[in-house]
Amino acid sequence: MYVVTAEQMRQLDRETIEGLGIPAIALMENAGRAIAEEIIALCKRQEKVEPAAWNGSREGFHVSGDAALTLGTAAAERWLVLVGKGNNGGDGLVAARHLSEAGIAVTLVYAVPPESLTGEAALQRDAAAAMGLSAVVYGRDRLDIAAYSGILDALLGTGAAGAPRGTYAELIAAANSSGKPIVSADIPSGLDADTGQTHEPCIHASVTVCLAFLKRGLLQYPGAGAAGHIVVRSIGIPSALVRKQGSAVYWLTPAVLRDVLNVDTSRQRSPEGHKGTYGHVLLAGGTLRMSGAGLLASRAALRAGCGLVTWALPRRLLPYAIGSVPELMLAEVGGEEDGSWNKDTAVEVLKLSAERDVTAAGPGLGRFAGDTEWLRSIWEGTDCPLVLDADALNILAETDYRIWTSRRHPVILTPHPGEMARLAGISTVEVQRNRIQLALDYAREYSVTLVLKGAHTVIATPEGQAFINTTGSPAMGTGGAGDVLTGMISGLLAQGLNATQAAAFGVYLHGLAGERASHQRQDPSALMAGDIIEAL
Ligand SMILES: NC(=O)C1=CN([C@@H]2O[C@H](COP(=O)(O)OP(=O)(O)OC[C@H]3O[C@@H](n4cnc5c(N)ncnc54)[C@H](O)[C@@H]3O)[C@@H](O)[C@H]2O)[C@@H](O)CC1
Ligand SMILES: [K+]
Repeated sequence: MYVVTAEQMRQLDRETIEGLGIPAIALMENAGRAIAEEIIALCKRQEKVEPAAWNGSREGFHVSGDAALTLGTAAAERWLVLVGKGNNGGDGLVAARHLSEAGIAVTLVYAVPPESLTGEAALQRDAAAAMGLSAVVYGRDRLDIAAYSGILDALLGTGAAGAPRGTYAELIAAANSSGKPIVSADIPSGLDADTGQTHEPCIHASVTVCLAFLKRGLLQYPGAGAAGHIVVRSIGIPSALVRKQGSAVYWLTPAVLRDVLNVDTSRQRSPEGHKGTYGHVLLAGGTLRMSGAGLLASRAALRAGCGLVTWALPRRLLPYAIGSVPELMLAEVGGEEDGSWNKDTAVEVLKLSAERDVTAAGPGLGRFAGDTEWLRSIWEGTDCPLVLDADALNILAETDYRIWTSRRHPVILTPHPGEMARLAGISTVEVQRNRIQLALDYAREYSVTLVLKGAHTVIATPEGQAFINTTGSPAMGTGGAGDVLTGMISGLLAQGLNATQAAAFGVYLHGLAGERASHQRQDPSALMAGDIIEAL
């Protein structure tokens, strides 16, 4: 599913209206109807049981009505529709008409004097007035929010600029403190449609009826938390226009994995396959104190389905690792007496890598004298895809690796927000301010496939595509979960997936496994990274 910015949405509106000749009012009608249908669906869910409606059917003669716009218990519902000055308000006015038609008592609350509405919104204002819908102007007329059962927020949409001002801010605050269910038209008012930052105040919706295409701000926190349940409804803008626009940000779903990324999500294995068919991962990582990171990544690679995994580790570590995972192959690479790595080990890693399909480095690697040279040799000397995580990212952050010899095979970086901050030379708060754009910019500038971890991980490609993953659970914020992801992505690469496929599918499956493990544990706080591997 496509994810767009407010500016892209404006262009799409324009192309539909001017290019295809579909009148703006028709799009607004579709939008308002979709919103009304979702409000009625919400009322039905809250009622739980819908009394069987008499549908006028007799034997041999059937007539069915507009079920999505009818509500058996409409008389019990009273909805406030908060109307802003722009087209978002226009959408709300259309929805109000449909709700009223369904028998729901509706009151319009204009945030600004209704005379100030223009264009299609003004037409809708007049239609609502002609239908006799009751209306008040906020600040001028009396309003008792407590007397209503729900609120439609049609104050601000993609045309909003900055924090809600004046009566908009007052209405948002009043709606939030009312405790009533709020349905937002397109985006919660007060949300930045692109970055997902929430202004003060911002609507906290139960449901957001997003129009036409997902907006970036709805997938990025904290906006993703303010939107409630998101329903994307088509309003007649063809998706071919998005493709033509060259927009390439997707919400990562099984359909996107299959149809956009051509991933075989069934993961069928050939009846004739053997361990050699599924590739061989080399993992370089682990020190005496952080041996677990190497172990978790290696095990996860195996569980992701690759044929063989060799864990390259400092000699001092070897006796402790033997037997810990019998399925693993171990390769000692010298190193220091205290079990840490040193720069000479690069030669051995390169030698091992020549025989493997993928090299992953970083989990539990630690820092050591000459580590930049070490990583540069691996970057320039490995002739297979490279996955870099943890300390390998910290090494990269301290050097301009764009001057390193370019590689024939892709590099995947998997930073968490702190590592991303170091890579990009900004604060973690800045990283989280617009994760999608930052990931897109970084991946393009540094020619890497970037996996920016955290709630709703972003996968960005050097070609300018991005995929936003929403599988996963807060329980996954636990030590080692990142090492598991590194292993999974490496394991998928070894099986022949390309960098984008492996990163996207790896992140998606990692999240699913985390959800499953968290359910199995009952108490999500108890989740450990190893549980994610076992849930694969
Ligand atoms: N044909 C179209 O253009 C369509 C537009 N649609 C709807 O229209 C919305 C976008 O409409 P608009 O571009 O008119 O913009 P909005 O309706 O989002 O709001 C813009 C108006 O709000 C006021 N405003 C902006 N920022 C404010 C702030 N911080 N505090 C107080 N007031 C502020 C300004 O008066 C401005 O005119 C979408 O989100 C969607 O709901 C949909 O109906 C689809 C079709
Ligand atoms: K809104």
